[in-house]
Amino acid sequence: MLRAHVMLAPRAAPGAALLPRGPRPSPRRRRADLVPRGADGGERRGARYGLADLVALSVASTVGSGVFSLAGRVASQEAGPAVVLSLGIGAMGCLLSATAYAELASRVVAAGSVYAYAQATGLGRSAMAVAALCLIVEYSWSCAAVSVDWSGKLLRADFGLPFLQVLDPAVLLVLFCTGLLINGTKASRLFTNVSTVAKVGLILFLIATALMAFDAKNLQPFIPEEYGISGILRGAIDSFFGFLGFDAVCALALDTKDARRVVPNALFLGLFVSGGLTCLAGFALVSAVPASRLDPAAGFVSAFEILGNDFAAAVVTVGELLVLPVVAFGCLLPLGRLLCCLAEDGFLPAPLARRDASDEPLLATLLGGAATAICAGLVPFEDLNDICSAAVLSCFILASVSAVVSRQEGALQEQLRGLLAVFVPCTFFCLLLLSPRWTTDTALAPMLVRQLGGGVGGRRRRSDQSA
Ligand SMILES: NC(=[NH2+])NCCC[C@H](N)C(=O)O
Repeated sequence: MLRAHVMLAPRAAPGAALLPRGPRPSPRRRRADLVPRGADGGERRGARYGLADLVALSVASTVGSGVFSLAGRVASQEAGPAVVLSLGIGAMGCLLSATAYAELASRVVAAGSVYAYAQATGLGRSAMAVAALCLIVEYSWSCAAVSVDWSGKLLRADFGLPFLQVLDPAVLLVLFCTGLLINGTKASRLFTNVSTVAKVGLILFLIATALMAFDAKNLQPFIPEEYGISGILRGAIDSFFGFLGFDAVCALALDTKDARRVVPNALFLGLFVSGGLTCLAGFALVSAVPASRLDPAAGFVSAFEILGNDFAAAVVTVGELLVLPVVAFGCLLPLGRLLCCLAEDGFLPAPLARRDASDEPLLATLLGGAATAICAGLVPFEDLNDICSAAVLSCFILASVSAVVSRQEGALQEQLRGLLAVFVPCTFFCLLLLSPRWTTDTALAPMLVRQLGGGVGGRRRRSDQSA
């Protein structure tokens, strides 16, 4: 049985006017909180996360391939020095979605992110199910994608570790993250904060080193003729993935002190830090060497090799391997909380709602970690990446729809809810069925079967693909 997890806004009287009569409500008026039922609308006892922790988590789960892979690839293949504009547009797109998340996070204190927002605004069970599915895919598959990417880099660095011939590093990384989560908030918070500081330090190092080789000639022409505006826009689409992950903080609302104020602030602050660092890194990269000479697969490493700075190239190679695991961790952290929330609402078996003595969703975390490890071990990088991006976009759209619905009142809100309750799931399933992924030979089910038979050979091929 579905148990309502949040209190829904009051329903309008039947036959009420489409728009409320009388003076229009002031847009500046503070909107009512949507209160989770049974949790008196606030955080849990012993809420442990503060603004600094959430900003660290946001930066931890967002900054990654945008700096280390995408900036170089977009600069060398799509936009030249105008990669800065591509990155800026990608960041702007995420910032717009972040406003919807922030508005909802200031009214709903729940662990389910978009799922809880769809529920609180009364979009109905089908829209909630779509939101839950997209979030599970987003968290789990993006963790798997980041782990597979990291594993490819580790295998290429070839440290001569014999056990990596037998055990898939991507699976090991997911299991490591799951272990950390099971260990409790203290270990997770320490790992996130230390890794974030190290990551920011590494990025500042590579920005400073690249800027020391600044040459204005490298920025001319700023928009190469062969790429033009369309290249910049293509680059913006590609760099979008580099800014995803900022919404992880929404899943920690119940664990946060003064969540209605802190979570929205963390969303914006985290995105400003991540977006600022990524755009600055893109600028430093193309101002240090001509974009056309960059190796699309090796970004900063190739730039430092061209400059003859082998020390900086080695620091980036090793540093990247050390700081990327926290991106995978940041994707996995919200998954257990979401599964637990779904179990509380009756969408998943009740035992998954159980929490341990320190209030952590132990079983849900274990299940999420195990399923993600299987994905990381079996599914090719391209499939993970594409499906994950589609899921994230669906979540962004749902967050925006929820924000718009939550602003309406009375009969108009009712009508919008009714319309969207049908429209959202229908559109989602039409898109899913029409997706070429299900109709070509790369369809998911046969591909999983192929991979199951592929063994270690398949793993090696995947690592090469992620290069
Ligand atoms: N929740 C997510 N979609 N996480 C994916 C984060 C990926 C991260 N922005 C990176 O560039 O590596």
